[in-house]
Amino acid sequence: MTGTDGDDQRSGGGGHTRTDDGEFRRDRNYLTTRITADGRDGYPVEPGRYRLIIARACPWANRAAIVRRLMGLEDVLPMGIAGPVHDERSWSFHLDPDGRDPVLGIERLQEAYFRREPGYPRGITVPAVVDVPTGEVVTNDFARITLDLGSQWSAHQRDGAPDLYPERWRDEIDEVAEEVYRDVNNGVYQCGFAGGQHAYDTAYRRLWERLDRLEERLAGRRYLVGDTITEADVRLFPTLVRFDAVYHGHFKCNRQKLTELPALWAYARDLFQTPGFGDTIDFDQIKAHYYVVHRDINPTGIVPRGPDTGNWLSPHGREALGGRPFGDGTPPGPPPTSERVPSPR
Ligand SMILES: N[C@@H](CCC(=O)N[C@@H](CS)C(=O)NCC(=O)O)C(=O)O
Repeated sequence: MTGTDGDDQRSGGGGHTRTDDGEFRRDRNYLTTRITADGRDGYPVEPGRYRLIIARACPWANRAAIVRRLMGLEDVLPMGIAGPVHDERSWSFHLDPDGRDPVLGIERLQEAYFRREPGYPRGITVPAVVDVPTGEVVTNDFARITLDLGSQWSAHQRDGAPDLYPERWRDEIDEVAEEVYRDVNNGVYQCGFAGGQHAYDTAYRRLWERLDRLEERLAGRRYLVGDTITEADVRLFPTLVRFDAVYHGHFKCNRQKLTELPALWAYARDLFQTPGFGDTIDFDQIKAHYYVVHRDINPTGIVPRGPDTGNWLSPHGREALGGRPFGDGTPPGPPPTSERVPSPR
């Protein structure tokens, strides 16, 4: 298999593989250069110098888009949005005028990877942060990108930006985030791209054991760790929000729908309705990506019309659990007009 999110055979250059018994193995090798306040890797934090490239479809990129919103970095770190559909060379800017990113002037994200490393052999993945003056990708390390937006960029964050990685909760956040990564974020891909019954059964069992535990954990508390939104919630939400639209059917994660898990469904709605989360979600782009690009598991490329998504805006009742979403901070204002997403329907 090629293609870095386990995508189709056409997505070229991706580093994911399957083991002999059909288990999906994600390539976790990244461009790990960091953009830091002290510029130790040669890339100092600087307003307007970098461009965050995402795709609305991608859950890994979604995390970076959420944290950028929560931190109020929209003007400081502008964002380019690749369209939902790939060709064999992965992401392209097919939604932009002339099919080019208006700042980088490129048609494909691959060009920025090749500027960094000619013939870059691994997946052309989002999220990616590009250095605008050189046009090179600096990093595609999704977990490090969000942590650095929350810490290294502090001089440019909005007033009232929350602390998503509070010192006293770090061990617990790391532990929960690792379990969520293994069993849920990546677990759904392991179900969807399993190459054999046993590999699928194993991934499915692990996914549902973890979701059952998360359901219990969230029945009595508003957020995963502490009483505020943290990095752990930012990790879980993008998978939950895609669950019924994509993972339940397309990836065969179908013991139940998210809407049938009372605590997780209310928790996901609570976050969806929190500024910075739901306003990054475009259900049509999400569905267009998975169902069209993954021809190996959906050969017709037909995109399902459902499910209805208007219910994401229904009352969730989670305020009764207490919690202070932004801690001592405040919610972000609305997104810039150019980044507005359609309302769920
Ligand atoms: N590679 C990162 C996550 C980024 C990722 O896989 N993104 C997918 C989209 S959801 C991608 O860009 N795939 C491009 C491709 O397969 O060509 C990881 O495995 O932790």
